Formats: sequence, structure tokens, C-alpha cells
Amino acid sequence: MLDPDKVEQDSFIELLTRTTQYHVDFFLVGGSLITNYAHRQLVDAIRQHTQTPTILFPGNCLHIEPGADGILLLSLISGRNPEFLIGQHVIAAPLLKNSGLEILPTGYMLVDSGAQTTVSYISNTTPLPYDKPSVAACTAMAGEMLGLKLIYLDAGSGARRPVSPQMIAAVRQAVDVPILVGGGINTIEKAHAALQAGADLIVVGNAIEQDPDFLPELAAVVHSYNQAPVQA
Ligand SMILES: CC(C)=CCC/C(C)=C/CC/C(C)=C/CC/C(C)=C/COP(=O)(O)OP(=O)(O)O
Ligand SMILES: O=P(O)(O)OC[C@@H](O)CO
Ligand SMILES: [Mg+2]
Repeated sequence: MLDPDKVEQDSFIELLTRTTQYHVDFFLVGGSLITNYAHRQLVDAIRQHTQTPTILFPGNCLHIEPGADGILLLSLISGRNPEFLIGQHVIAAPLLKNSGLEILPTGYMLVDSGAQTTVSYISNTTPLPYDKPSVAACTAMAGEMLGLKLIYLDAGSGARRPVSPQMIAAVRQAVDVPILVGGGINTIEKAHAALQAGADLIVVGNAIEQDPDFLPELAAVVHSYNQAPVQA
């Protein structure tokens, strides 16, 4: 995950260039609260330095950049704030329809991580309880039955503890759609645990920003899960 507020730093371009050597499937671009609206610059920089698809990860309808490849059209189904369930979507609909962006309808589920995150504060919603996998499973099930094509379990950027493997496994059992998991994945062990429990994609932001050397280690873990199983 890349933060548009950081695009002007030299280290950022260096990081982008490094990603081409490793296994990065997508860049998610966004934030709950953006201060410099550099989405366009960021998307251009990604195109200039890599061939990796760019998917918008918007906090609201001001964060739409038609130059990206696609957008996670998040509906915040863990919360009960109509603005983030459907309100922003109504405002954005005509713009999105003509944008040429691939629309990825996503059931976005915030999970409690022990401290309030920017996204729960900004969205004015209560995250799912950390230790209630069955609540998460039913929420994901409802999202899938409503037609959402992806489920995103997010402990929030910089979360103290990531979504538990128990919750990921319960959601994996409950739905067939791909599951994204993010927030607080800052060690190889946590990446393994999420993938082992059934995450199809892991989203990592802070850990790579803080230590770009984490990228090759992480890439190796993801790659090991993407290998075809050995035939008996
Ligand atoms: C209809 C459109 C275009 C958008 C809908 C947008 C919705 C429903 C958003 C859900 C709520 C929300 C505020 C999501 C933002 C998620 C996100 C990009 C989080 C990234 O982390 P930050 O919260 O920015 O963390 P930091 O404080 O660490 O920067
Ligand atoms: O920055 P981190 O903690 O890796 O979180 C990434 C993303 O899941 C936040 O929405
Ligand atoms: Mg942010």
C-alpha cells in the first residue's frame, strides 16, 4: 500500500524501483485522510517506474484518480455509518461509471486492533471485535450474498496486532470470494500466519515504508504460497 502524501520523497522512487525486482502483485494507493492530493503524481510515478497495476484504495469520493487501473469500491460493512455503506458511492457513481477504472466491489471490514486507528476515527464506525470470528464470518457472508466480489479484513494501518488467524480462517470458510488481509503485518511470521489461515492477498504499508529490506523477505513468503502444489 502506498500513501499519496509520501510521493515527493526521493526514497519513495527508490522504493518503487526496488519493487520491480520482487513479487508485488498490485499497488494499493490511498489513505483515510489525504493532505496533498498527489494521487495523479503517484499513479504516474508507478507507471513510469514499474509495470505493476495500480488499484485505488479510497477514503472518500475525492480520492478518485481515473489514471489508475482499478478501484476498490469499498462498502464499510463492519460499520453502521450509511455514508460509508452507500452515501459516498451515490456521489461517486457517475464519475466512476465514466472513469474507465475497473470497479472492484469490496466488503470492507475493520477489525479492532487494540487502539483506535485513523480509519475507524474518520469513518466514525466501531470495528468488529478482535476475538469474534463468527461475527466476522456472518458479516462477510452477508457481503458476499449482497454481491460484493472481494472481502477486505483490515486491522487498520499501523495496527498493534493484525487480524487473527482464527478470524481469517472463519471468513475463509464462510465465503468463496477472495480475501484481502491488512493492517499491522510487519513480520514474516505475521505474513505467514495470514496466508496460512486463508488470505488470498496481504496488504502491507508501514513495514515496507519503514524498512524497504522487508520487501524481499515478504516477497519470498508470498511467492512460496503462489507455487503450484507438488503433484503426488
Ligand atoms: C465511493 C468511494 C469512491 C469511496 C468509498 C470510500 C469508503 C466507503 C471508505 C471506507 C472508510 C475509509 C476512510 C477507508 C480508508 C481506508 C484506507 C485507505 C486506509 C489506509 O490507512 P490510513 O487510515 O490512511 O492510515 P494512516 O493513518 O497510517 O495513514
Ligand atoms: O500500514 P499497514 O499496517 O501495513 O496496513 C496496511 C493496510 O491494511 C491499511 O489499510
Ligand atoms: Mg494514511
